[in-house]
Amino acid sequence: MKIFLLGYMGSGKSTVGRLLAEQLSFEFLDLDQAIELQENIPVSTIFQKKGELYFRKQERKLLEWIIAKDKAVISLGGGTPCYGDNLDLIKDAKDSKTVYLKMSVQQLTDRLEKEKEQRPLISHLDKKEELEEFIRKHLFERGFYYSQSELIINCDNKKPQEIVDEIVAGL
Ligand SMILES: Nc1ncnc2c1ncn2[C@@H]1O[C@H](COP(=O)(O)OP(=O)(O)OP(=O)(O)O)[C@@H](O)[C@H]1O
Ligand SMILES: O=C(O)C1=C[C@@H](O)[C@@H](O)[C@H](O)C1
Ligand SMILES: [Mg+2]
Repeated sequence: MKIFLLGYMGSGKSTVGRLLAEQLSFEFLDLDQAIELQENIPVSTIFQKKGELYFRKQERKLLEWIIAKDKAVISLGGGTPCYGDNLDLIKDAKDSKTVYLKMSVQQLTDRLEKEKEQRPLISHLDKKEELEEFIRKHLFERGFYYSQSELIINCDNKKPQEIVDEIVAGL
């Protein structure tokens, strides 16, 4: 089995994914991290130096490699399921489960306000109101893709371990 974690930037895919993998004794794979390892520079620098389209192409290539894994928890990038036919590839992967870590605009804004710098799509948004407006619109567009997950976990006000427990119970 392989478990894909979907969700907006900052929703906890990397944090929860690592913990879930540990608990299940599965391999943990983080798509953003895999891209950083391959390129040897942070995601934000890839966006800056090579552009978003280059990033999306590398993301797709590594997704094709990751999809062949078994006994793995895979934390996707926030945008991964929303481009091209990535979501079909994820859903059609053998023995795959998809989990959406859902959070409110409010809580995402509070969380991301403190961690904007390493996230290239929001690092230019100086005011909190601007950030909130961006997230509201972006999440409205992306919710269409995230919501096609088999399991949807409401993550507001929950500790990572509680989220892991809900995923294990739900699968
Ligand atoms: N359940 C939680 N409660 C409180 N803080 C959390 C929780 N889950 C994650 N965090 C914190 O929120 C921040 C974002 O988490 P994380 O990096 O795991 O998100 P992500 O979904 O992987 O984001 P991205 O799509 O940008 O990679 C981190 O500082 C992390 O420690
Ligand atoms: O939501 C997005 O499009 C992104 C989320 C991050 O995980 C990274 O993949 C990158 O910063 C783009
Ligand atoms: Mg992450």
